[in-house]
Amino acid sequence: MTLSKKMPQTLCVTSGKGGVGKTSFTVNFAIALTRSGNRVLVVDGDMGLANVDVLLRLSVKNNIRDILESGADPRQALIFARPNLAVLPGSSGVPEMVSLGERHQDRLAGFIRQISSDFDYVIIDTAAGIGSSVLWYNRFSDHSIFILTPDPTSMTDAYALIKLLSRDQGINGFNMVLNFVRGVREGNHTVETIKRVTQRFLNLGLSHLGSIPEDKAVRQAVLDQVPFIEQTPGSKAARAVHDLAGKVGSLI
Ligand SMILES: Nc1ncnc2c1ncn2[C@@H]1O[C@H](COP(=O)(O)OP(=O)(O)OP(=O)(O)O)[C@@H](O)[C@H]1O
Repeated sequence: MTLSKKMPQTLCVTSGKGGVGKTSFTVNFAIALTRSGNRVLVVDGDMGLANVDVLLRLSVKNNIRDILESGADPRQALIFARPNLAVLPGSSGVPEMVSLGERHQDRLAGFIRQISSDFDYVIIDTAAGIGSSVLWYNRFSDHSIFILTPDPTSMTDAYALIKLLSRDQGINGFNMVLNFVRGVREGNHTVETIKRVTQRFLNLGLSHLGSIPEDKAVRQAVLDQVPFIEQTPGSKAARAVHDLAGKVGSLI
């Protein structure tokens, strides 16, 4: 009897608007997934202004750009940051990496496939905006997770990206995580608003995976370069991220 190897699931964490908490979510969600025995690879897809290494206080020798340009084995760039957690670091201050050309897209797809077979989940933290690398990462992934906040500009930018992804990239399943929520009512109102608009104008149903409260433990953890799920495991934000990791099986 041959046991078939489980294929890794690729999750793309994205937003439209910047500064909404994508990187904080990605790093802490990844650690939460490792706690239930999963092997997780985080790809820092913000190739213009990478931050995953900063939040985990990693020292980077090779990044995505180096391996794309040299064609070296992508495993050379992996950093084993925690038990069962590897990071493929992004590049910083390289504007041309924000708009990946087709040649680089193909090569990157090959690299990620090559290394992802060692993992259960690959989580890609994208840049903000609607650059070609953001669109490509979403198309490449099995699931898109949108981080949004109750701020109307965050909803507008998320809507603009969802519209592009559904119209031009053929994606029609989107999972939402609300961040910086100050109360259940505020969270629900934001979710209902974006659900109503996407249903009406794009005929798309969105799934609300859950919400993360605004929590000063998150900001302090960033300052200390320690993930909040480790620094303050009992904080509201840490508990919310644990709950979200428990719902990974329900992503659309
Ligand atoms: N739930 C939260 N409560 C309080 N502060 C938060 C929360 N989530 C994120 N932050 C803070 O918001 C700031 C931006 O977070 P982060 O860098 O993760 O956002 P981002 O979406 O990845 O940004 P960019 O678009 O620049 O890549 C950080 O200082 C972080 O500490």
